Amino acid sequence: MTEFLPGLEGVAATKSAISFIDGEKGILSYRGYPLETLAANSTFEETTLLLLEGELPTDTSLKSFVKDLRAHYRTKYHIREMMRHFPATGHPMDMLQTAVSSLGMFYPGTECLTDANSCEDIDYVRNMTVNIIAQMAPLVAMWEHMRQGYDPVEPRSDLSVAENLLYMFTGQEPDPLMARIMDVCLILHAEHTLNASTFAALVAGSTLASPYAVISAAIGTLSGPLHGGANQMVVGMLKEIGAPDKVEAWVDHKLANKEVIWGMGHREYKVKDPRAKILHKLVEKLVQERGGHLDQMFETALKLEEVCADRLGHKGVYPNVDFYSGILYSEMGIPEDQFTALFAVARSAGWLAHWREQIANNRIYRPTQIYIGSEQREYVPISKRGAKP
Ligand SMILES: CC(=O)SCCNC(=O)CCNC(=O)[C@H](O)C(C)(C)COP(=O)(O)OP(=O)(O)OC[C@H]1O[C@@H](n2cnc3c(N)ncnc32)[C@H](O)[C@@H]1OP(=O)(O)O
Ligand SMILES: O=C([O-])CC(=O)C(=O)O
Repeated sequence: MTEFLPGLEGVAATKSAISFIDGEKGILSYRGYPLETLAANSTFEETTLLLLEGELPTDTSLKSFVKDLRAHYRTKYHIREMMRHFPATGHPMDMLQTAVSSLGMFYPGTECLTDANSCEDIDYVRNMTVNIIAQMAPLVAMWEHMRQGYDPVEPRSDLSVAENLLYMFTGQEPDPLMARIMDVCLILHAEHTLNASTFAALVAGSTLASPYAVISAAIGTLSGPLHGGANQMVVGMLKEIGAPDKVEAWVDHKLANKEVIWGMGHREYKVKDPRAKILHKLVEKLVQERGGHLDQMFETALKLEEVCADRLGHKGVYPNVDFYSGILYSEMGIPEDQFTALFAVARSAGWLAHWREQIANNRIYRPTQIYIGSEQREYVPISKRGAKP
């Protein structure tokens, strides 16, 4: 008898050497390195190479990767022209999915993927990996200007991914503290085992579709509010609650109506997400830097965490990565609907690492189902079906 496990909970759908989670202890590591160590010492570029290649890079290979990424920051003229015609009200995640998918039209070469045994070595895989990771942040930043009717800011090849993202977003020289905070955010969001968007990427990748189709499938999947889209929902929720003294009644009302609290709970973690701990500290650092005055949103969030621990702690529901990332980005002055797009910029590294692992040892994903529909029945012509709908 085929067993059905809703949401595939506990089902191993792949073998992977990229990252590891212990959800009871709140541990996350990339390629064996604790996330806290990478957040304290690494850069997004170094962490990306670690995820892609499996080892911390040498100085020479990191420099060459950084140079390659920077050479690919500039977006194709035709993509920019296409973006000018997008509606200004369009969500940044829809923009990003469309732009990445359209980029694929400029880079043929997927036929080499049919030689599944050699695709880990081929130039196409490496070049497309660099191209996609390099393009993600500029696309997001360009859209911020274009949707307001301005020309985008040109990328700068003397800046890191995080610095260039802030530079293209604001048009100003990036502040070193903000740039480091953004870099840490990119590291924290870069990878997370077989989450929904990574699984979508693997399914698409397993058909030997182009990496642009793979990443576009992943971006669409990340956009949902039960996944990456939750960071935007968190800030809306905190605004709706309004103040710390409103939290208890608000939570009790939501739970009585069986509604979810955004940014809380995780399939893997039964304790506070280790990334939420780091992001929480980053918000505190930013608050301190600005004179120590807690704003209403952060105070409301702290109270919400406390009340949720009381009401939902017995179910293992604690803040996930989206809870404090939304608050941090908000404190950094980033528009709410761009939060999930920033998540996608970082996660492109993990998605592509998993894509490469998949195609190096590929078998198409094709699970089964348990049929619960009608037995075979006779077709009745429309004239004889009666009046019932
Ligand atoms: C980057 C990321 O994707 S992180 C996750 C971002 N998503 C969110 O923040 C949305 C809010 N959270 C959720 O909806 C869920 O916790 C998910 C989708 C993340 C995980 O879902 P699942 O693993 O299927 O957990 P499930 O829904 O079975 O929850 C287990 C129990 O905890 C409760 N629970 C879980 N999360 C929440 C929440 N955020 N608010 C209230 N109750 C919750 C469920 O109601 C359920 O209770 P029950 O056993 O009494 O029925
Ligand atoms: O792992 C998950 O289910 C969701 C995810 O991508 C993350 O938490 O970063």
